[in-house]
Amino acid sequence: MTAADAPEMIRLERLEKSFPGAGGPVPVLRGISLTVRRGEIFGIIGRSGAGKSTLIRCVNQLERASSGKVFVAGQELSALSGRELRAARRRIGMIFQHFNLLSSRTALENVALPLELAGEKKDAIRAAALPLLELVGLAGKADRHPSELSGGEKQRVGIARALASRPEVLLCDEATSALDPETTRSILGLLKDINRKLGLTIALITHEMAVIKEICDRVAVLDHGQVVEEGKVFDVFTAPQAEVTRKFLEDVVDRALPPRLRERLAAGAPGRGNPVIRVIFTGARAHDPIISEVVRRYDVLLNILQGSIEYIQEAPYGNLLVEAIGSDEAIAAALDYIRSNHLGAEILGHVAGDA
Ligand SMILES: Nc1ncnc2c1ncn2[C@@H]1O[C@H](COP(=O)(O)OP(=O)(O)OP(=O)(O)O)[C@@H](O)[C@H]1O
Repeated sequence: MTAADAPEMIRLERLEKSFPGAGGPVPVLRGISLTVRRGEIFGIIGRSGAGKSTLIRCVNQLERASSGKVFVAGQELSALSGRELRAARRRIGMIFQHFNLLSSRTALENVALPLELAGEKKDAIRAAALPLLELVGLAGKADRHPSELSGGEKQRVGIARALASRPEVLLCDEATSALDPETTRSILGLLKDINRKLGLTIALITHEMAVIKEICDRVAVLDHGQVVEEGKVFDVFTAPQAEVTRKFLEDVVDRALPPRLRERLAAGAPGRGNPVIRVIFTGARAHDPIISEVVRRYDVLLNILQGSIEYIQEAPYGNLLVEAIGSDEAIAAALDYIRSNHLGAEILGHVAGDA
């Protein structure tokens, strides 16, 4: 995993962007500041219209911000234009939701295009482009046209083409949104592979938490043109702060209460009956036998109502719902014990003891 103190690769400072609207300028980015570190896979998630595409396009200046600064590899791109900007853009590759391949060109010719545009010699181009197709697993399809390739293969060509100018940064604009889940996983696997092999910094935008969970180191949640939450993927997944983040997480982390339990909680009186406790296990502690330890040490029975364990960035995250049966004092002592072991414990409500 990327060290938190790796040098910065992308820095956005107070980016603002408005588009003209019928009633005056419509703000789309409202003061975005972000830092992406070298070698990191950084995800930006947001609902449709949150400003994700506009934001990622500001990084390579396909879109010019109304105000604020954009730095990539220490260079202020927002201060450049013309030839200087074109040269700086060669350090930034980009892949797109709909691949944007030229249909009249073969896979190899598509990969070669950025090198042709940069004026490189024919032999050098071929020597550079073929290994890139190999890297993305398409060496055998160099002479195929896009119409003869599957969606996943087209995106592989897109990735190879983006790598042709040997960029330090790869921007991914909803790169897997047009693909089925299995192909999505294989493309994300390829991106992670490239990130590790080449040390490439990746910034991606998506509306799917599963994409963030699969490959990102850190994530920023964008809502109405603002970053409402940012952090390591594990931290954001296990302790989301913003409402919009919680909504996104419903798709990938099952924190929803079973309907029957919801009814019982709604019917219960606060402080009366048995507490229902959500116990959160994270990291190394997820494998500790805390529950059996609580039952052994305290005069408390724990009735397991629901449980799951999943892996986020290869770290376990357990989520257990229990009904605690015992005296108030014993339950309070058990809760103290759970919390003193650095596990999360939250009382969700009470249910009647005889239900
Ligand atoms: N060139 C433009 N001119 C005017 N308005 C624009 C332009 N580009 C984007 N917008 C508006 O800016 C807002 C944010 O768009 P953007 O495409 O950045 O959002 P998004 O989060 O990527 O959404 P989606 O996931 O639907 O693509 C939208 O309301 C959109 O209509």
